[in-house]
Amino acid sequence: MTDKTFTFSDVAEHNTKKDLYMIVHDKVYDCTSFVDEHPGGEEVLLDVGGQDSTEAFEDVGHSDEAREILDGLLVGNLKREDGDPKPKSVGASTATTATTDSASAGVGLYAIILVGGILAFLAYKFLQSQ
Ligand code: HEM
Repeated sequence: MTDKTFTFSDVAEHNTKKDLYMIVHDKVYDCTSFVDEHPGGEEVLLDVGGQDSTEAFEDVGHSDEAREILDGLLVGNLKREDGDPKPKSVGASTATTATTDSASAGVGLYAIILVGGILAFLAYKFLQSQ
C-alpha cells in the first residue's frame, strides 16, 4: 500500500505513452506498463493520460478483473486543491437519489418552520383574545 500524494498538476505531467498516470476515484494509477496490454486499446488510455478518467473507466463497465489490474497499478492518492476540477460523479442514479434526498430534507425543514410559525401565530391570537 502506498500513501504518496499527488496533486492534479503532478499527475498531469505524466501524460505520454512512456510515462502515463491516470486518476480513477481520486486515486492515482501508473498505467505505463499496461498501455500495450489494454484490451480496449492504447488510444483510449493515452486520451485520458494525466487526467481524471473515472468517468471513462466506469462508462465502459470494466470487469472485476480490470479493477484488480487497476489496483496493481496504484501509486498514490490524489490531493485536490482549490480550483481543481470537481470529483467525477459516477452512476447517474446514485447522483439523482442524493439530490432527491437532500431536496426532500430541505422541504421537511421548511415544513417544520412553517408549522412552527402557524402555531406561534395561533398562540399569539389566542393569548390576545383572552
Ligand atoms: C488503467 C486503467 C484501465 C484498466 C486496468 C483497464 C482494463 C481493461 C480490461 C482488463 C479490459 C477487458 C474487459 C474487462 O475485463 O472489463 C478492458 C476493456 C476495455 N477498456 Fe479498459 N482499462 C482501463 C482504462 C480504460 C479507459 C480509461 C478506457 C476509456 C474509455 C477504457 C476502455 C476500454 C474499452 C472500450 C474496453 C472494451 C474493449 C473490448 O471489449 O473490445 N479502459 N479494459
